[in-house]
Amino acid sequence: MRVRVPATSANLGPGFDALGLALGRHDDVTAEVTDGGVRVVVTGEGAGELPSDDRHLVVTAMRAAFDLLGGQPAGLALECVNRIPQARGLGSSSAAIVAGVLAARALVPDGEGRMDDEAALRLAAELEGHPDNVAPCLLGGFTIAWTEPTGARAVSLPVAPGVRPTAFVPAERGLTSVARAALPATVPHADAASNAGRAALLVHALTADPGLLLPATVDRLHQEQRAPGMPGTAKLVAELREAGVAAVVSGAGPTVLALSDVPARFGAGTDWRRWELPTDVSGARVFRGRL
Ligand SMILES: Nc1ncnc2c1ncn2[C@@H]1O[C@H](COP(=O)(O)OP(=O)(O)OP(=O)(O)O)[C@@H](O)[C@H]1O
Ligand SMILES: N[C@@H](CCO)C(=O)O
Repeated sequence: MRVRVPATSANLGPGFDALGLALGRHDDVTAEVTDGGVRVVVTGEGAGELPSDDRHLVVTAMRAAFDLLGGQPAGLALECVNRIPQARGLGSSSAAIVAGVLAARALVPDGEGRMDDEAALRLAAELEGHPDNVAPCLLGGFTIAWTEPTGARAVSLPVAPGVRPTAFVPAERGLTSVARAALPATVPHADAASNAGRAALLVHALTADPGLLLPATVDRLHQEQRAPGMPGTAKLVAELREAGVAAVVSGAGPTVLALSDVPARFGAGTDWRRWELPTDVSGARVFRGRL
């Protein structure tokens, strides 16, 4: 069987740990149960760098799902075709986790009966530590995620036609764990209030009125606090916004995401990869067959 999972951009400015968008760039994972051992073949992004054994994140997620689904198989063989760059803020770890959870579920008899989509989201969010990438990865579209005592929940909303995501992906990496450690434990009330208003406005801008995207993407909770760790990202976000483009740090960075049209001069002559990416409306998909 094969799972296709989209890249995602979390936060979208003011929606820290809550809002996310699925993007039209995908990883493919083909998985089979074998008689023994674990074998992972990676091509594309991360080839030659990612582990090829039980330490591989897709395998870790599969193991966690198999535990909930009734037990571990004798062995596993995976082929990962990666197009989502890792540690850039495009949801690579969530894509790996969602692929693993859905692959395990598809390899078990009556997997969907034993783990419904809501349970898959709860498990994926628990493994990732926050729900704002796994939600759009699973559901597609623009998602609002939140966490209840029982675990993560999410809704997906359709994106208005005038929203045109462009990602600017730098060569250097940035780990989410490092970016999270840069945040203060508490925030001023005025900053929290500002983000609450902008996040609410962003739901309206993304689904109904993209003309409001620039004011709707103002953040005061994480982007400035993380800027010293990614100065090139902070500079590009500032320049794009100065030019009237609704630009934000994608996830924990260092990728920059623009949500409105970008003048051609941005990214030209630099080593940033500039990708115009449609919104992914389907979310993760499972195919009964190989690539
Ligand atoms: N496709 C993959 N296969 C195996 N491991 C992966 C894969 N993608 C990511 N990882 C693991 O996750 C790490 C990156 O996770 P991290 O959360 O820091 O970045 P990200 O998910 O790309 O960014 P963000 O969460 O900000 O969108 C990689 O260094 C690697 O260990
Ligand atoms: N909300 C998360 C997204 C990255 O995984 C963060 O900014 O830390």
